[in-house]
Amino acid sequence: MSTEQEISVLAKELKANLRQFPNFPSEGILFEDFLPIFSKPELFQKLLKAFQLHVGNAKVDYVVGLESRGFLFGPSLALALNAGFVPIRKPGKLPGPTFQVEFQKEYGSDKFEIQQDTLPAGSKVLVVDDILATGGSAFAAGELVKKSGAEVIEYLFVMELDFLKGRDKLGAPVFTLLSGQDEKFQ
Ligand SMILES: O=P(O)(O)OC[C@H]1O[C@H](OP(=O)(O)OP(=O)(O)O)[C@H](O)[C@@H]1O
Ligand SMILES: Nc1ncnc2[nH]cnc12
Ligand SMILES: [Mg+2]
Repeated sequence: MSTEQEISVLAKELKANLRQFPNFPSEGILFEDFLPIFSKPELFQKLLKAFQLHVGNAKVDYVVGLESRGFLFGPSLALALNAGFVPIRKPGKLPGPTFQVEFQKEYGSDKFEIQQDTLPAGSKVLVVDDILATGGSAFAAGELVKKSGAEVIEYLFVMELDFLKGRDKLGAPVFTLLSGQDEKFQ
């Protein structure tokens, strides 16, 4: 079996364990709930395995995870890749000097922060999160990595809302493990 085939077998099983909630958290959103993956260790292992297979032998110094859902598997993936883990958090949560970026979400704006002394200049970073929607969060994360003097080598997501075209905002390759939503939920 090729690596791609192996990933696709794992992805199929993971996908079968997701749940969807129409009109959550607001009307017109089909919410993808990936929490069931973490309630079963064999599924969590498969999630990590699939990302590990995708990353292969690429040199990764740090996995950068986005609060909140990127924290659910970012540190485990970092450990599996023998890389460090660095969090990007919502504002006012991180002590010491931080870099901050404001970004647009589907409705309104938000801020993300990273501690200034955590990513060494020139280090190779994977940015990970559960869902790529508008791309606002991931774009902001990329800006924070750049401000740190490090480099995003790839963005990894469990799923993508394709119709929002978030990947077009991002300046590095984007990998999504599971097929997502092609069109807006009515
Ligand atoms: O591509 P975007 O339009 O930026 O949206 C994607 C982000 O939205 C959700 O996070 P959210 O901040 O809503 O909640 P969380 O704290 O549960 O992760 C999701 O987990 C992604 O991080
Ligand atoms: N449809 C969706 N499901 C889960 N998380 C999301 N974050 C943004 N859009 C989402
Ligand atoms: Mg999130």
